[in-house]
Amino acid sequence: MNNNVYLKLENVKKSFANFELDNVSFSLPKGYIMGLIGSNGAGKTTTIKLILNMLDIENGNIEILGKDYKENEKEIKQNIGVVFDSNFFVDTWTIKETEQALSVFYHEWNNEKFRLILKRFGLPLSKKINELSRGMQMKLMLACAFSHNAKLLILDEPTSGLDPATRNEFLEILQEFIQDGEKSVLFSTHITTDLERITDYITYLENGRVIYTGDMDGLMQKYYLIKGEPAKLTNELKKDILGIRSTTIGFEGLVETKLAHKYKGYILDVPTIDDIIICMSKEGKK
Ligand SMILES: Nc1ncnc2c1ncn2[C@@H]1O[C@H](COP(=O)(O)OP(=O)(O)OP(=O)(O)O)[C@@H](O)[C@H]1O
Repeated sequence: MNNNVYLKLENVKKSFANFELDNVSFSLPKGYIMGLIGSNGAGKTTTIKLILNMLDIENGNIEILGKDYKENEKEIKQNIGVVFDSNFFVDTWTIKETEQALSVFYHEWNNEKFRLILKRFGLPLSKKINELSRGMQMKLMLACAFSHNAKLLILDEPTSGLDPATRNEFLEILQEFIQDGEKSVLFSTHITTDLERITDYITYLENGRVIYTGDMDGLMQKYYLIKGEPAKLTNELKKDILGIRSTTIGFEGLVETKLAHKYKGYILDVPTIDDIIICMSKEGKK
């Protein structure tokens, strides 16, 4: 096993009636944060569910902390923290009761850390789960994920429902979490400013396929945003441009950086992540 890779997917495949996750491969090294991005329905949650063995994989391989999840489920569960966009606690329990149950389940549960994060997030121990707002439930799941000495966090849209101040706090805690170089985080998000702030790597899914996996800068350097007036949209550019948006005054879309030399007389800007997602999602729907 490679001790420096905490999560590895190789040619992972899963089909539903109207959707196919096809040959998804990426790996997340120890000590880094990876953002999993893509438009609605791109396959992010399906990928996370496959990683967590919540869905049966059809083809391919998944390794967590260098081991197969299915064969080492008990051990791996102790070492990963999971957050989903809906809570998985018993509704009628208080936070204190939830804490007691989790401290029994997790060998390395750290009560002190848990209480500290609760305080930071403003969560009272006496509140019942069903009395918490969606944002508070999210915070509670995060507090739990941070409190049992997990090596790998897998978070599905963890910042949805959090106000800007709490989101900021959460991003700071994530950065603290990986600071010792011994832990990693995979998190899916639609909030691209979160990615720009804290992620080292990105895996970008569109329509069940990996469009890009690698470091952040590599994604930004892969495309240019090309703009021009309608008359400049030549047949050659029509073939090269991705996710074109046309108006009466002009057009814009992406071209791969390797093709940019052909378009010297055009406006070529560095795209934002949002530009890339908007264009590639449009391209995927063609
Ligand atoms: N159990 C299922 N049965 C059939 N189709 C499913 C099932 N789960 C997911 N899908 C389909 O798989 C596709 C990918 O869904 P998924 O939830 O993975 O996307 P996503 O990228 O997480 O989207 P979002 O950003 O909206 O959360 C969708 O078309 C969805 O309808």
